[in-house]
Amino acid sequence: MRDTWLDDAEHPSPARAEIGERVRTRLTRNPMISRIPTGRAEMFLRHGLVTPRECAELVAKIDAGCKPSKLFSDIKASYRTSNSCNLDIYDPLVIAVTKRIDALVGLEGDTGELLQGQRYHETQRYDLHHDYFPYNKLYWPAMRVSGGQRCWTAMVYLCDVEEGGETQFPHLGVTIPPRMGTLLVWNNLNADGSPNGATLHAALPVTKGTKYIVTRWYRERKWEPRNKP
Ligand SMILES: O=C(O)CCC(=O)C(=O)O
Ligand SMILES: [Fe+2]
Repeated sequence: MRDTWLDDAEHPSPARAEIGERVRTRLTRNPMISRIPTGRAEMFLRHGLVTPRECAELVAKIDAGCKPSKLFSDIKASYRTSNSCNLDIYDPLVIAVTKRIDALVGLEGDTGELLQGQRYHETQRYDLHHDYFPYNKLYWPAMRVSGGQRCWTAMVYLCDVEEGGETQFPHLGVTIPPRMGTLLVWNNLNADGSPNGATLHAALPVTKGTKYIVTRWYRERKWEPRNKP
């Protein structure tokens, strides 16, 4: 038994494993939630988490506050072509939806990054990526002190999309079509807390219509974006 664990992004971690176990247990017990059968990752759906009226209001707030998405790594500008916006944290609807997601997954609110809005116009997409942080990236030391690894991702589709815009997990054989109000939640880590490479995913290009989502990424510890490495 090792008494010190490498606090890096890459290895098994009892703390991250415990978070996985806690959320998995909670989601599995919720009769409103269905598990997506994928052998290699934990993924769940909850329809109707956000009402159509709330979705429409969030869409309007995203339209009001959108700018081109920022990436942690700027490999190439075309990698993620959607528009991002940080929603107003004092907005009552944003607070209510954020708390609803927190209560559903059962994680402490202060471990969640700010709810982020995302808009994809026709042809816009987000190419294959992982939501967890790879240990060998230059930005990992900053992520480590700002809350550590990303464990769970919770994403709500705010509208149906006429064509395209599915979230695709090629290693899992899973493709999720956007449906208004549906929450998709998955564990980016394995049961032992190490990153699960099989969670690789992409937002396929929207070919007709516009796609809107909100996303909350949970860290293993309290999210403190102002901490400096
Ligand atoms: O838009 C989607 O379907 C996926 C978005 C995504 O993967 C992300 O924002 O990390
Ligand atoms: Fe993602």
